[in-house]
Amino acid sequence: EKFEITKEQQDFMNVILDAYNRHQIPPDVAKKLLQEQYSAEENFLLLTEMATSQVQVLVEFTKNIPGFLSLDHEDQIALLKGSAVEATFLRSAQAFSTKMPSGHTEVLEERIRKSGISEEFMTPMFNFYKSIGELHMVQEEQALLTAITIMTPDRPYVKDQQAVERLQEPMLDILRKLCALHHPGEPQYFARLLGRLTELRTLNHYHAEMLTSWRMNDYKFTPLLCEIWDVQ
Ligand SMILES: CC(C)c1onc(-c2c(Cl)cccc2Cl)c1COc1ccc(-c2ccc3[nH]c(C(=O)O)cc3c2)cc1
Repeated sequence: EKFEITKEQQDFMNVILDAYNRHQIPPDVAKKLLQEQYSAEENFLLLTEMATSQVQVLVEFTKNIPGFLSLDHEDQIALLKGSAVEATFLRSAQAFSTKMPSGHTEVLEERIRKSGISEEFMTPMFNFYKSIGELHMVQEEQALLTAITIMTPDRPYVKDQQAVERLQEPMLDILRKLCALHHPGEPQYFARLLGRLTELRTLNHYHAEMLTSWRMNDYKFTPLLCEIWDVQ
């Protein structure tokens, strides 16, 4: 059956979902969003802490994607570096639209709007957050979409793209079936999800510009962010 999820696909899905739920930004870090001051510097520091924590979460989640640790080690790094910003947009978008206690959503938006990011990047960023929110993804879809984003074969410097394709394709097949299962009235839902992945790629470009403008204003990042984003 085209849409029936097999036993092994269900087992695979449980591994991804379990990893996704186990690796989250620690509540004490997320809680800081509510506590600290509101200056641009304080907001930037807080968001830097969130991004650093998010990258650590991303690395742990990625290590749990079946097959990832069997890839060439340099390709593992290339996939993490190539997907870090997109995976963080997805994760922070999902936090905006679903999980966060309502107070956090406004606070996170407020801090992002006042952290030295220029106006021109706000529109595409918050349009993306809105478009993810409107999809009302279930947890399995969120976890799988994040894993699919990480396992994108055509990232810069990936040597064995076929090996990555072989890991991404089965996840796309499960996602297609999940969309039919959870959104029966919307035959185009799977296509809409894939459209978000295309929108994510454009955000990489805006993010690179954001980094440049922060650096020009002498904002500092953590060593982990410098390494994964190739800055300084
Ligand atoms: C270095 C900092 C300033 C930075 O640079 N770019 C971005 C940046 C930006 Cl704004 C936008 C998108 C991507 C990046 Cl990568 C950021 C800030 O990045 C993050 C902002 C928020 C979150 C995040 C993720 C999950 C969450 N859950 C909860 C919760 O309360 O449950 C709060 C929360 C926050 C993670 C990274």
